[in-house]
Amino acid sequence: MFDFDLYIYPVPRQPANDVMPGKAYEGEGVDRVNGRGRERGGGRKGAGGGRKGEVSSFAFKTIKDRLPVILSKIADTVYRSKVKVKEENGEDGLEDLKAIVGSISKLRNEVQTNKPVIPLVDDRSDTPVWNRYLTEVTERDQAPPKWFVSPWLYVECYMYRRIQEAVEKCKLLQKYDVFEDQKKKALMDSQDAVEVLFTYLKTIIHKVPSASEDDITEYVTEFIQISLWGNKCDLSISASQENAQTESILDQLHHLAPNILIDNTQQVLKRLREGLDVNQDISIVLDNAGFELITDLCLAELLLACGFTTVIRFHGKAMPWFVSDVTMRDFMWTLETLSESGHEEMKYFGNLWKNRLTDGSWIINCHDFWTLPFDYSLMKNYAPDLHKLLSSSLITFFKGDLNYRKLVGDLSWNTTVKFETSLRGFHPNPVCALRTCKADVVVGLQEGQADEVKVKDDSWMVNGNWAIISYCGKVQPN
Ligand SMILES: O=P(O)(O)OC[C@@]1(O)O[C@H](CO)[C@@H](O)[C@@H]1O
Ligand SMILES: [Mn+2]
Repeated sequence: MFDFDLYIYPVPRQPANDVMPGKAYEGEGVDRVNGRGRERGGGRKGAGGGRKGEVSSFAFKTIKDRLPVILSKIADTVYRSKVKVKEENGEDGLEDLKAIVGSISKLRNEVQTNKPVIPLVDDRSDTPVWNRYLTEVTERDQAPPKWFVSPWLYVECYMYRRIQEAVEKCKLLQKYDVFEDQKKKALMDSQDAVEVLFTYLKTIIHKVPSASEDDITEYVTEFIQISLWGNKCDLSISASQENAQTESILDQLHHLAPNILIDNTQQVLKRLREGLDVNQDISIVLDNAGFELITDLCLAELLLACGFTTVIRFHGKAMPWFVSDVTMRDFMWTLETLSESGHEEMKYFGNLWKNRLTDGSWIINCHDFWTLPFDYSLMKNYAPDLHKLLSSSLITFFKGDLNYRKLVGDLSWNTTVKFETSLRGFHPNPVCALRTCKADVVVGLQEGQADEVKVKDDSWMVNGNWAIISYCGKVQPN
């Protein structure tokens, strides 16, 4: 089966998504890129199976191009907020702001010159975990990790944690969210699409009590797809460029349907129907704020209306993460903004959902584990409490690309490996990944499917235009 000893560390010894050796980073030999050191679950073949150069070049591009752009944008945004910060926090606030800009510029330089990863120096409760891990890998590899030679998942997560470090070190601005304005704008720019969606949701919710089983299947299928495609709207893939939903998602569903490469909706529905006889919550591990969050809230509302559960447990991030990921503050701000809207349906759902938080039919948790660099096969070790929570959920939906990478360990799987295999023992209870493809790893495809889709769209693995609904019903005793 698997070499479990490879998973003592969150990243395998031979990194699966390694970026590239230092030499290639200098600009030479991109064809030497071969980060998929260890093939998992079969040989390398097929368009998606880790073709030389292709796989790592996306990681390489991310580190080389997207991350520095994201960092520059932060420095720019922070700098532009100086008047407001001075008004609200005086000279000390301004000093904090300057310190953040300085830290971000330093970090950008470290990334671009492939410097070693350094320990964190702030007082956040997760700092010892990050630093212990850094010590372990440094001892193991007899050298510290570096931006262009170490596993992509780790260094990318580390970058967001370093951004947080810059904020944590402030005297006054410790709650500052460098991505806040972008996230707020993403929702504001999607308002037309939100209004259309809410109007539709309200109609469906009214129909549910008298709906047949087939009708319910149709509604749930539709809202799963809405939540799925909501994942196209993230601000990290676009390197912080605006990426709002400006058209009605309902009009797009039909034409997007053929781009769902794996569709396990029937199995998901079967599991959801088991919820009619038991009383278990449903977990949704959120991804991005803005339009995607709206689609997730709509799915949650429908699941409640159908009676599959009486409690939806949302999981958000405990700090700003991958530009647009939902924090507690984003979640609350979204509900507040909806409830204050002049649009009837937005107001209606905003108020309804604020009440849901009060009456306990919605719960939001922001566990620190989600912002550690560890893949989910390690959840039981690093966050047994969270694992236990998911074990009590009827099903857990994992939204988005980063969650998917963490589910499958960001390893170099052959595209035809079973989803269950790629989870490597992570079976708190049934899980379902709703993900548009934005990184070069995918499992669960049919033989030859990757080649077929590559003919249609050369960048199918990373452009967010293709998607999967992958379910695993396996459960392991705690
Ligand atoms: O998790 P999300 O929001 O769907 O996507 C996050 C993302 O844009 O960030 C990573 C690269 O920076 C990619 O793996 C992925 O496309
Ligand atoms: Mn995200």
